[in-house]
Amino acid sequence: MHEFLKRLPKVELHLHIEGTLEPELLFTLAERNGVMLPYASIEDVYAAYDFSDLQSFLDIYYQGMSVLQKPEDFYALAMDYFRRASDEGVVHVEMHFDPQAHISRGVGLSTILEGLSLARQEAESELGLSSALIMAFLRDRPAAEAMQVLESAKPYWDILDAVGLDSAEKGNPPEKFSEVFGRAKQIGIPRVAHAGEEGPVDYIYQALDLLDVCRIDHGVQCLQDPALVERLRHQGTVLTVCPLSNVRLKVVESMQAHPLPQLLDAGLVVTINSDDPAYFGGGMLANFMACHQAFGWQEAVFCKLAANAIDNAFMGEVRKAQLYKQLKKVAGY
Ligand SMILES: Nc1ncnc2[nH]cnc12
Ligand SMILES: [Zn+2]
Repeated sequence: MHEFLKRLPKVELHLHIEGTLEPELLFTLAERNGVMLPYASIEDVYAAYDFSDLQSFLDIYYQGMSVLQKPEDFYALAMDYFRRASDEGVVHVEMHFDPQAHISRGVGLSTILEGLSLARQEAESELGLSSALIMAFLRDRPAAEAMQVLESAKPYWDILDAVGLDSAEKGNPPEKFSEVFGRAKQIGIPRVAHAGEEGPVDYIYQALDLLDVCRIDHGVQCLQDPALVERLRHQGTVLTVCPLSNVRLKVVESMQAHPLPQLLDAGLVVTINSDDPAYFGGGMLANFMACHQAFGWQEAVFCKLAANAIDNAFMGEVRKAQLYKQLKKVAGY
């Protein structure tokens, strides 16, 4: 199964590029930029990655970003990830980035996007890996700040495939960002949002009704509300589920206890994603393998999941057709 899952053309719809920062690169960039880290060794870093919930992860995740200062740092971050992803059969990546986490440290949008854009171009030409860009707003920061970031991103609006909403969910409902997402819609930028990761089902309703999102990131809590499940099924709203993330952040007790089989049985459009692979024990292949081991899923299920991701990607029709061709070859139909 490992061989098959590696060959399967995998499309990743839910990835935070800052969450791909592996400890080795963290140390390299810290030294290059003269940043003091609270870790003496790589073992120390992994020991710190013992999370009790989303917030305990976010504290460490934002601290790690302090080493990202110049365009070449963002380039190295993304290029390192694209190489690893390509090696495990990922063909397209839709990456969130968190501008506010950088702007607040004096690192501007132009610095971030110069590095990320160069890496995206190189990934396309050297690895045949396509990508999309999702500018995420930090929901635990004021909505006015998010609006400012959106307006200041005007020179880059045409390279943004979507805006997103992430960071600490509880106590930060989507409705707080109604105006910001309304403005994004007016500009013509598609919208996605994290909802129902740790937070209540009401946040999923709000993301749909008030933010008019086309995808729900995570959304695993929807099963608590049969009417919501029926709505998501009827609308065909995709959920970008991140199983290893959910285990590591204690959203679920174990892979065996993960509700993915119920989500599929309910007829929902599910995709498998890695969220923050450097922090949660692996990328797309590790997440797919963990599902095989926990649920006994066989090839046909994984082909369906891969197809769901292609169908719901911010990707042109020509690229979609290319990836479907690859998928059919691997699936043998
Ligand atoms: N799993 C997650 N949930 C919310 N915000 C995030 N930012 C990075 N990873 C996240
Ligand atoms: Zn996420």
